[in-house]
Amino acid sequence: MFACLTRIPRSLTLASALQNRLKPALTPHVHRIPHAAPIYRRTFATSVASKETSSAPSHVAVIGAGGNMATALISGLLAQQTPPVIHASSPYLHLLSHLPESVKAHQTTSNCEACEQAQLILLCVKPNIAPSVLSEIASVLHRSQNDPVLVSIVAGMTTASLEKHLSLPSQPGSKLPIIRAMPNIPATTQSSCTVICANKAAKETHIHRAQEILSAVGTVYTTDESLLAPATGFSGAGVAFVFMMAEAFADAAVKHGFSRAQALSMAADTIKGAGDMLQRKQHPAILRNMVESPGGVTVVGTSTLEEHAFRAAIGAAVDAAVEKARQMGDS
Ligand SMILES: O=C(O)[C@@H]1CCC=N1
Repeated sequence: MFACLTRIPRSLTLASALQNRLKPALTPHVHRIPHAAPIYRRTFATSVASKETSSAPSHVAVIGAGGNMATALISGLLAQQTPPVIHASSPYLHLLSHLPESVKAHQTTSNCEACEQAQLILLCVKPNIAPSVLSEIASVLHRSQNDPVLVSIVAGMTTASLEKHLSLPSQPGSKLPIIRAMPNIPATTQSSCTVICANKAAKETHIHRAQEILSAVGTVYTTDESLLAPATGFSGAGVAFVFMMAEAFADAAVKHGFSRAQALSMAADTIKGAGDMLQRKQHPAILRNMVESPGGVTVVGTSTLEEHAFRAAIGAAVDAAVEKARQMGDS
């Protein structure tokens, strides 16, 4: 019987039509960042700060443009109403072959050339090559007339380390504005949870510029640098823990007779549905209690998860990932 189950797109169901009609009434808070009217979650506290004036940079350099996260960021920027001019640099230009002509027109193998006109430089390279790239572009950024801000997504690299590699021996005290960011891979679908912090040289205008650019791929949280390693372990890496849960759901569904394709699709729908409800700021325990009928099915499952220390396992995984992120920052 399961073999004939097909996935009905949400848009075709009566329930979804009703749900969409009800949405405005059910969604008192803005959770997504509309591109036309940027609103950022500025801290981990309750505030949702709005930005008065647009500070979107018109020229953005993307260094290491061939990688997954850089590709996601470029796609998000291009999807904006008024995309910036993107100066994409990579030593391997064939990695940029999928990009639209508007980006290809400004692609380069020279990191310095990419930075020349940029008001914001997105550093999307691997940690092992970041020091040499930073030394390479330092003089261009120091002499730039565009008041550039560097936004680094290099995992584990602290603002102090970024400052050190960007410093010029001739101007030892001169510090450039730097934003350190930890996006996560749902940036690919413009639903990243991105956590950022700024160095002392970064002014509000630089922070706004970074928020503006990073909000193209999801929600941006601004915090202290002390929380960047936890963010790396929790949201940067944590999304992989959710993918692992999806695998486990799908394996279990296959065991009970679903095809692999159905099982994976249903796992994705289940996790997305849970995420959508959580986005309405309802507490997860309340949502769980809504599903747990007295003497019913769900409570047997959730109590089995407790017996298998599900929550402790998630906590331990996050702790281990945070510890590793801290070690990477120290190295
Ligand atoms: O696993 C890693 O090292 C990076 C950090 C966060 C996501 N990926």
